[in-house]
Amino acid sequence: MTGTVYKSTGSWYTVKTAEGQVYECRIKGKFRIKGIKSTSPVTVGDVVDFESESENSVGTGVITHIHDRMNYIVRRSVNLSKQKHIIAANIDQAFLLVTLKNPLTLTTFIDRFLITAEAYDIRAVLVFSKADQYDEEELLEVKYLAAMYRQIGYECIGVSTVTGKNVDQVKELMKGKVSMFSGHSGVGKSTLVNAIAPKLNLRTAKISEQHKQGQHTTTFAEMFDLDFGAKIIDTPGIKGFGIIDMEKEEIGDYFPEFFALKSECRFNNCLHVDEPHCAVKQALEDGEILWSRYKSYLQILEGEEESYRTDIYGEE
Ligand SMILES: Nc1nc2c(ncn2[C@@H]2O[C@H](COP(=O)(O)OP(=O)(O)OP(=O)(O)O)[C@@H](O)[C@H]2O)c(=O)[nH]1
Ligand SMILES: [Zn+2]
Repeated sequence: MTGTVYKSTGSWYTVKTAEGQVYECRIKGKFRIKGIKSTSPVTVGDVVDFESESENSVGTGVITHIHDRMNYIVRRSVNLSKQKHIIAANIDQAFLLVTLKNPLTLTTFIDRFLITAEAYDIRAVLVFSKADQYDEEELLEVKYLAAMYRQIGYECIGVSTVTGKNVDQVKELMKGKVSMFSGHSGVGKSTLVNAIAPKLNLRTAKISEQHKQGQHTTTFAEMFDLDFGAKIIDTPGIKGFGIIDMEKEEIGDYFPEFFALKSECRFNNCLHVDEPHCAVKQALEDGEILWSRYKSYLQILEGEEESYRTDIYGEE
């Protein structure tokens, strides 16, 4: 039988078949996933083959095979050892909620999120949240930012749960897909998800309270079916993606507007910093690449430990 993993406790996995039957499954034997040392080989979002063990009302089973993943996101284990924890797999898109006040989301945070999404191969959508809270001048700033990211190729939507603006558009984008929601604490993730799926009560907020009190418990992602044909992955305590290990040379490849120019740089391993005949720096001078993007790029290139840790745990 084949199904999708909706929930994991680390030893038991809730697997749902296409027909909607639910099985509690275990893993037998050893699974090895190429190139990753993980605390658990099976994760939420995985498509698995399993053998049913019982025919009673609560079906149990044994997972025998994990299908190839389209993508997956990881998090370093809490003790910062080399071991990684695969949080979720097969994610179609990630919505990043952004606000320019209450709280302020910096463009460097947006850019870090976007390059990680590129590296993970997950489509990112920018949601300019709380659109009702801005005065005219601030609104111009929001629109400028949206236009800038739209030009790079990212979908941008202005949303308000107070006026209801574009909530349906987010819903429309979610249909038939697996989505997750990220963003700083207080940007309105829970409120938006509640507006989209009132019956769902995500755990995000509760878990971050636990974090603050220092009672760190291992938390697992969970997938939910929404009644309009969408799936949502709840990743408690994770506000961003974290930064995955990248070689210096590949960081520029995850800035789509830099990548588009790369072949015009004299050196094919150009870091776009001090090299002569760099097409990216030329575009920057010509105003075709934005300084804020280039600044984010330099910061990531220099790999600041501080922001790196902030991203992993998502705490401000
Ligand atoms: N003006 C305005 N306020 C909003 C909107 N959406 C949410 N808020 C308010 O923003 C605050 C934070 O919203 P939450 O949904 O709890 O934010 P969150 O991103 O889930 O925060 P964490 O759970 O801490 O990660 C609440 O007081 C909401 O009422 C909106 O569209 N407009
Ligand atoms: Zn270059």
